[in-house]
Amino acid sequence: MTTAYGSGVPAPDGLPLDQIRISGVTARGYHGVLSTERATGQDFSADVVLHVDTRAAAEGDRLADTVSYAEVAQDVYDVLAGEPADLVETVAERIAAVVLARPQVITVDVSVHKPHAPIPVPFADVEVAIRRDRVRTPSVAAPAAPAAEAAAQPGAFAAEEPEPQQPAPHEPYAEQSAAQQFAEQGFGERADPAYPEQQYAERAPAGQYGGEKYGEEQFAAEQYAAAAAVPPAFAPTVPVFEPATPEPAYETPSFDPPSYESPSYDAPAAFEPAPAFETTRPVFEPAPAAFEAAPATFEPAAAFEAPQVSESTAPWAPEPVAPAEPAWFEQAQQEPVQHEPARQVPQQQVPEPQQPSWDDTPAPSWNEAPTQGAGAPESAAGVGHEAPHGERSHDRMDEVPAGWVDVVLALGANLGDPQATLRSAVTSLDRVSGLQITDVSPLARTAAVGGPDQPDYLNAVLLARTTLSARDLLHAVQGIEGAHGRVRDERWGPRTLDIDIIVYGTLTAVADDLELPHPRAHERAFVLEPWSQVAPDAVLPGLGGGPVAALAATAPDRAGIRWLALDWLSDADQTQGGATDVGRAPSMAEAPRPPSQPHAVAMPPSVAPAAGQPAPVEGALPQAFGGGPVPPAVPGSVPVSPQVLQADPHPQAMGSGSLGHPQLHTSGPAVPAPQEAFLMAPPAPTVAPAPPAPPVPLAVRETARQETTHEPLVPPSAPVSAPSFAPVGDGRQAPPAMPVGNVHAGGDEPARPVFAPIGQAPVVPSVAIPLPGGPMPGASMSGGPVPGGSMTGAPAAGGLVTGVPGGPHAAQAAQESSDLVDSVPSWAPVRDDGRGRDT
Ligand SMILES: Nc1ncnc2c1ncn2[C@@H]1O[C@H](COP(=O)(O)OP(=O)(O)OP(=O)(O)O)[C@@H](O)[C@H]1O
Ligand SMILES: Nc1nc2c(c(=O)[nH]1)N=C(CO)CN2
Repeated sequence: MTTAYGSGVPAPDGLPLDQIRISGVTARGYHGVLSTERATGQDFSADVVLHVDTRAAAEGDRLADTVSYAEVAQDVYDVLAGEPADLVETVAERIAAVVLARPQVITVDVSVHKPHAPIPVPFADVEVAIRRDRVRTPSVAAPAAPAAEAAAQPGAFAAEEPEPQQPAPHEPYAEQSAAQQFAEQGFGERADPAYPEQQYAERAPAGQYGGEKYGEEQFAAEQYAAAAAVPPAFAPTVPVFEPATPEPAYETPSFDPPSYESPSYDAPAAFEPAPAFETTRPVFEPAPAAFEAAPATFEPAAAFEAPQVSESTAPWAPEPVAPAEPAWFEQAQQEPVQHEPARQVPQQQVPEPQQPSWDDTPAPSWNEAPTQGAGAPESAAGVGHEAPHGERSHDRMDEVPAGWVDVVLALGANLGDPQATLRSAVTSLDRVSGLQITDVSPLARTAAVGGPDQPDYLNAVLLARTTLSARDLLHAVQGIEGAHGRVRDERWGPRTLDIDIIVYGTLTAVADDLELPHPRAHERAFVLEPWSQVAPDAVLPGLGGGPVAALAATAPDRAGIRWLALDWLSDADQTQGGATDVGRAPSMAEAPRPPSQPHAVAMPPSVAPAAGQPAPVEGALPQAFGGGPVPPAVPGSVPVSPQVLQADPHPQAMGSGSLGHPQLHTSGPAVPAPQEAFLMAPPAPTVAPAPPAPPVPLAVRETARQETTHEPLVPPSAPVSAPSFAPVGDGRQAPPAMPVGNVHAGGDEPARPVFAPIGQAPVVPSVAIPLPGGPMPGASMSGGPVPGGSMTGAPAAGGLVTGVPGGPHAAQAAQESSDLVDSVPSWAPVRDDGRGRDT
């Protein structure tokens, strides 16, 4: 038994995950190199340890919240008794694959025993023990066929196919298993004969699945049919796994110093020491959120557009629909490249998406499937290879859904004025007809991953919903990229704006121009971390998917997350005066911290406040975060996410490639490297757990879109407090500001949040924060009153403090509140009836 087997796997909080252990699953199998082994079979047994977090299941005492050991045991049995493999290693790998198909499983240990192995000396056992997780993924797909038939007919494999390596008609195992996975898991995905099967095989390394080895085996189509017919508990639920992360092939290009001007990111130094936060926030009853963690049976979360399989049309579409003209085209508008705060601009046609001008052969990625760029279809690499419009045949990407489809968009920028660009992009996206932004993540400053040496990025994730087809959505976002000066001249090169579609409903598909979910999202902390902040329970479907928070915690570039800013959409100081200094984003996490100091890291000297800068004031989380109160802070420290905590203690080494990590570029000396920051940090104070801080409803904004007027929750003249900081890590536990579930919840016709810039309409303070001593009158969330929150500096208990979620300068924010709302774009979801979502 290896040392790894059964040993603890740390969760993001540094403590070991829980374990579900199943041992001694035994079946007669036909694995082995010798023909006698194939002919007669022998007993194999397996032990598995599932590393999971069982708290939610225990709390609710619900099987659906955990992994069914019975189902896992059956799957293990099926692999043991199933398709013969030469190697015990292969059997173990398949078992790992089938177990990791369950998103709750963070890591799995598999031990396969072959006690009757043909060894001509006395021995007790042969055991192969492996550990696989979301980073070191299984290198094979689990077989899709159930073992029932094989088990019922001992020797069947040998009898039917004494030479298993003989070529046989290719049966796309991977396609089948992926399709079944989504079908059985409630993602609504089924094998779609209309869709090219190679879409899945494209991503398969040759000879691993979908190719020679599996294809040679006589796993006939009827066996798959039988598999599809068995109850979900016995049906393989196996995604097509990416091959194990190879050692990084990415070589650091030797570039001359970039000639572009790097955005300034060093403004953290301009702030008062960020207070530390009480980081232990209560774990709320998870609100329905987009791609909320699915139970073991993969029932679709309530927040999903319930996929209704239609045989005649796209299986993921809620209802059969006819192709329609892209609705977004009617309203999409070209934004100026240099970014004024969001304003109404004349409607223009979004320009045609730009074609990448670089070589179509994708550069080797540090974590890319080996076949990508090496004979695999180009789409697998996600590089733009769009066929000219008109040449492409209609496929699932063109299906227009009958209802709203939840989507997740990832934004990134590192040229020009990134923050202003991203804000402008939010405005532009929200103006796309058929696209509604429902929530906006905090803004993350991230080290560039891949590509040439380049400045840090600002990244954010938008939750939205759309009635556009996936391809129309792609064209819409590409148009907005182009309108913001996006030029594609180098893969993963610096850019003014990048907008990726991370997920589109439950659609899993690959086309020449679009792959969904985004093929690299699962390994990108710069996507996963902001996403998990705004949707703590989100689950990334598809290959390599899983709970977004967990993926973020293990993403190779996690150490490159430098800080998160909550109020980036509305911080006046960051939008006024032209060029934006994104470094002044007030919430920041600078350093990894040891697990023993999980809640705060002292601010390193390099981010000490500049003279004369007012201290940031705790306050409400901004709209993008739900407007919830920020826990009290401890002066002199900055919040750091658990992900950063979990970061490699030697983050600079991550770029070396020794661990298969991406290259992380750093830019500018103003922000210390994480390691330096950590070294400079004095001991973190002990922070008491914060009191329960349930969601606080957002007040209503009136927008140009909303003709309806209504009473604000609080008078505009009320004191304004500028929420500035929020714990990076704790934000994950904060309720999402606008869980997509809210959009869909509560009736046949869900409330339709609309984001629109303020400043185009009468001003209403956006956030009402109840102070200790009294719930906010008339406000409720989830049917109950909002308990008191806290706000440092709030003068009186029991009162209300209102705040435009603004910058770090509370006093200024109060003083300039009226200016703010005239000039600062800020978004708050409102319903169709013009009222706030929680009013
Ligand atoms: N899910 C997706 N979202 C956005 N573009 C996609 C997606 N899948 C495939 N593409 C294609 O990828 C092409 C290149 O996109 P882009 O220039 O944004 O790549 P990139 O951001 O440099 O790299 P990456 O794809 O790794 O994020 C686009 O032209 C588009 O056709
Ligand atoms: N930090 C960071 N790195 C990247 C990003 C990005 O948005 N952020 N986008 C890329 C291609 O989409 C490549 N690398």
